[in-house]
Amino acid sequence: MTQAYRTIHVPLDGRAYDVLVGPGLLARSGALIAPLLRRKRVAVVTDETVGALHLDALREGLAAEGIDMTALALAPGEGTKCWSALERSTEWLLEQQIERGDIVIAFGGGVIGDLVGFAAAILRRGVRFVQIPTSLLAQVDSSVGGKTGINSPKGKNLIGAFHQPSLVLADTHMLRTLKTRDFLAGYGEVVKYGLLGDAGFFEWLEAHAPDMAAGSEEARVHAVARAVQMKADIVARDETEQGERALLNLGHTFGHALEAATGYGDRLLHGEGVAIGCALAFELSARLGLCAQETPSRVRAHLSDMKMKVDLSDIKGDLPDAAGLMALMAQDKKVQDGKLRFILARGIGSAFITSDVPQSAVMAVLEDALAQR
Ligand SMILES: O=C(O)C(=O)C[C@@H](O)[C@H](O)[C@H](O)COP(=O)(O)O
Repeated sequence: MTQAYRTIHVPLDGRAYDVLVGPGLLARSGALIAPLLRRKRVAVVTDETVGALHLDALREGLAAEGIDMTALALAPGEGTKCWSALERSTEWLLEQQIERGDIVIAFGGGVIGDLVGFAAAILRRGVRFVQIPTSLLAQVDSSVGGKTGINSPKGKNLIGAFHQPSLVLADTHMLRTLKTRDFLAGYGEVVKYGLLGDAGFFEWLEAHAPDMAAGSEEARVHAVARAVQMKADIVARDETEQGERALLNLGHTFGHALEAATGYGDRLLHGEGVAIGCALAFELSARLGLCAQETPSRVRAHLSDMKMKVDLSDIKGDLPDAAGLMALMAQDKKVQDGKLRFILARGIGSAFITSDVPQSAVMAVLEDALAQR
């Protein structure tokens, strides 16, 4: 029988794992997870939206191999990446008597993956976990690479740990139930991969992303698998972001500041902040003479074609002024010796990391973007 899914291996010494990408993996979850189990019992943490839609299917998939499942459903949304949800999850896992040898399943989007991965990292000083990402953003990005954590009122993802999953099941059927806004927010992370390191992939997206949005399974599998392969390659070379991994942060320096400014809520989803942040990073690159003047327009044209948020004027409500946004950017984890490091680009597919960016140039980009609101 031909395999209906693609396998991408993340070759980390002692912590290697596979990411499976394709339709129908939830139904096979029992058979795929069983080899990892010491006893036929798992604890699942999900959110209420995903739980209502897909928890029964996961239970059935696990039951097919005689695996019992106990589940906790948390409130959906970025607000759940917080201390109180972390406390609730860890206390619940202890109540369920999850042992060091057991497996915890993070069943949801990026919020659940990051939160539950962090809970697994600190529970009994570390238990293994499986990511079953249900959003496009989580499938292409956050479920792979082991960055786990929660937000602080002082900034995004400021409390966390590197803790690699033991397996990732990216079932592309699950993307069918995503709301358009969530799908497009996830697409912000997909396009990031083309922009940072693969001009050919960006061109493919310009031609095929509308098919992805319209529901083409083939296009979705291709895009998720390509993004995951790029991430796996980078993570294998630089697991803990000592260098090259920071490329995956393209768009995030601006994006995280905008998320903090808008309160990590419905005003701006993470992937929307990343898309706007990518447009700003290319604008900054062009103004510094690093890439052709027309490149930012090409990036923005594609985002607009996809009906995504592109500009600061697409964010409703008040925003801080440029100095206020700069102050939020100062909490970025890429800050070194008090100096911000940026991911800029010499062209589409050619991103690089630099701390050689005059503050006045960043201020000017932000002031001009704010002036257009
Ligand atoms: O995996 C990475 O490395 C990334 O930077 C991927 C990002 O898209 C992701 O949002 C990540 O969680 C951000 O990391 P952070 O270190 O900037 O909080």
